[in-house]
Amino acid sequence: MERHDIATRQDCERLVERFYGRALHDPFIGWLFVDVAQLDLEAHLPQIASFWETILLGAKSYGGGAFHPHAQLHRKAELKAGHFDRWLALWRESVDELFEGPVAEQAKDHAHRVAYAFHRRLQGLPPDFLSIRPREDGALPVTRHGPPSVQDPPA
Ligand code: HEM
Repeated sequence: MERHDIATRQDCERLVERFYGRALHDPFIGWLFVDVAQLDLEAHLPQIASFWETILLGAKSYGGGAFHPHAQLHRKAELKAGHFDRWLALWRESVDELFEGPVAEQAKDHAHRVAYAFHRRLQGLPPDFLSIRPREDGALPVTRHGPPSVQDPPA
């Protein structure tokens, strides 16, 4: 079948479906979606399609905040560079299988930028991030920042 460029929301939906068709069964990252995140695909697909429709086609269907669920996931199972590499490989394959053109190229470039930014941001989280849990009384554990006060004993 001849490939055309990504031009409609339906194209974004097809792309995302194709990607998840690969990702969920992938031996390297499938478990992150299925076992760790226990992804509700029906709820998730329209969100992801909206993300791409907004990025690639200038729609305003996605409200933002894409990083947050990845930080949640990272808390349960560390997202490493290799996981992002694999994600990107599957994404590139899915794009190339279905589409061809400048917007398809943009879809691959943008995914690289986002993957890099997510990964860097996850690395930048405090080192004890993985072990932070809400306290039993519901309050979050806090760390004091800033210079020591005059009452502090010398370190
Ligand atoms: C190792 C790599 C990645 C894994 C394992 C992963 C997995 C996930 C999971 C489990 C969710 C949460 C679904 C939910 O709870 O509803 C999610 C959401 C999402 N992901 Fe990823 N992801 C990865 C990389 C990326 C990259 C590189 C992009 C963008 C290029 C991306 C875009 C999104 C978007 C837009 C959402 C929806 C956020 C929302 O609900 O508003 N992900 N991802």
